[in-house]
Amino acid sequence: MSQKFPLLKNNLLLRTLNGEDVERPPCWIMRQAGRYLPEYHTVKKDKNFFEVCRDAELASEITIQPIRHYKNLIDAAIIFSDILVIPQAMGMDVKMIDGVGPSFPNPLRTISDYETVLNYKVDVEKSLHWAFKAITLTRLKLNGEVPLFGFVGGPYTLLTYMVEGGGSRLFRFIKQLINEHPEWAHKLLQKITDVAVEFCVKQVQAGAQALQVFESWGGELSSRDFDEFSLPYLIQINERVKQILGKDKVPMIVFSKGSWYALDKLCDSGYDAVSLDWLWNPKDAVKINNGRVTLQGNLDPGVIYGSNEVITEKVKYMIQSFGGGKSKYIVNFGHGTHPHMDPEKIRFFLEECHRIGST
Ligand SMILES: Cc1c2[nH]c(c1CCC(=O)O)Cc1[nH]c(c(CCC(=O)O)c1C)Cc1[nH]c(c(CCC(=O)O)c1C)Cc1[nH]c(c(C)c1CCC(=O)O)C2
Repeated sequence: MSQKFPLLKNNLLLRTLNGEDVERPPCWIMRQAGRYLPEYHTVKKDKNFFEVCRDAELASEITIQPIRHYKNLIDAAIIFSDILVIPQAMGMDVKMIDGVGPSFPNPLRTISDYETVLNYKVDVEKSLHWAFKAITLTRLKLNGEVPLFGFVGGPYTLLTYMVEGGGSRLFRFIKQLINEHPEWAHKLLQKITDVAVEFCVKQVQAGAQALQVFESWGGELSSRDFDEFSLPYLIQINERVKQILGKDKVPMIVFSKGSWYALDKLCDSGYDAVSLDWLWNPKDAVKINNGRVTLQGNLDPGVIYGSNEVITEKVKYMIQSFGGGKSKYIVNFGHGTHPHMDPEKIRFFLEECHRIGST
């Protein structure tokens, strides 16, 4: 699809991802659209979460809400959707239950379940057409204010949801799968990767200007199992998406939560940026990275519950420890916002990032 979009007025994020020196670090927040914003509830009302994602008008409105709410403080939008739309496109039923989270009525538990998914003929264009429509509409409505992120879940994280049937504490079923039937795990991970690659490419063709891959359960793997069941697929996504897009390729960020042991490898994985959770002291991450990629992160979102003085002190430490924020650094949280957060505290956090990051 070749579509003329409004000229991008704020390209701070893209310049930073390109490794250029900048005037201050770009700022955005994982889960910046959502339940902590009163206007989110006004739009969502009692509608089902996935119903909202599939409605391009509603999804674009919710995507733009934080950009409007924090005018000139946020440097990127991220399309309102979910990582679990890939399992849906692979023929699985996924429900979002209020107060509980995602739930799969029929998780993958037997060889016959694996075969069903592997034989399922995925039509990304058809099953996710609403996502492309929402991206195109959002890009138009953003009017070049800030760039728009598309995203996908990491294959290991998606497979975890598909076999566990929802969130988990013990990860019993995925651990059983990778240890008892590693060959089936690899076949499923490869199929998810193929769908993720196509979904990423089509998001960019629909208007996404950057991509983030969320490997939210990466830290549940041992270092050795991460190398076998997560990293190769993350690398494939980055390589194949860029290869297919050629000269139209966009920058890509990888976020593998909890995978501290993998930072060195992630810096060599071909991604333009690596997003860090709050377990990292930025100084150690900067040392390991040694200038290879742009780093993103990593404030503990819990800091938002602190006083303004505490927020200021921790923002200052973060930005200074990442090297001052004038190159190869993007401000973010170490994970998403919480529904209980005070939007005014988040405003204060963003203002402080601008102030401290500009000096
Ligand atoms: C693991 C994961 C999911 N979804 C996502 C991840 C990866 C990031 C992470 O590790 O958090 C990614 C995601 N989910 C959502 C976005 C939208 C864009 C944004 O960051 O603003 C993004 C990027 C919206 C959402 N996705 C979800 C909500 C809450 C829906 C609601 O009830 O209104 C939102 C705004 C639902 C969701 N979706 C998922 C869970 C576990 C939940 C329940 C969480 C909860 O109840 O707090 C799966």
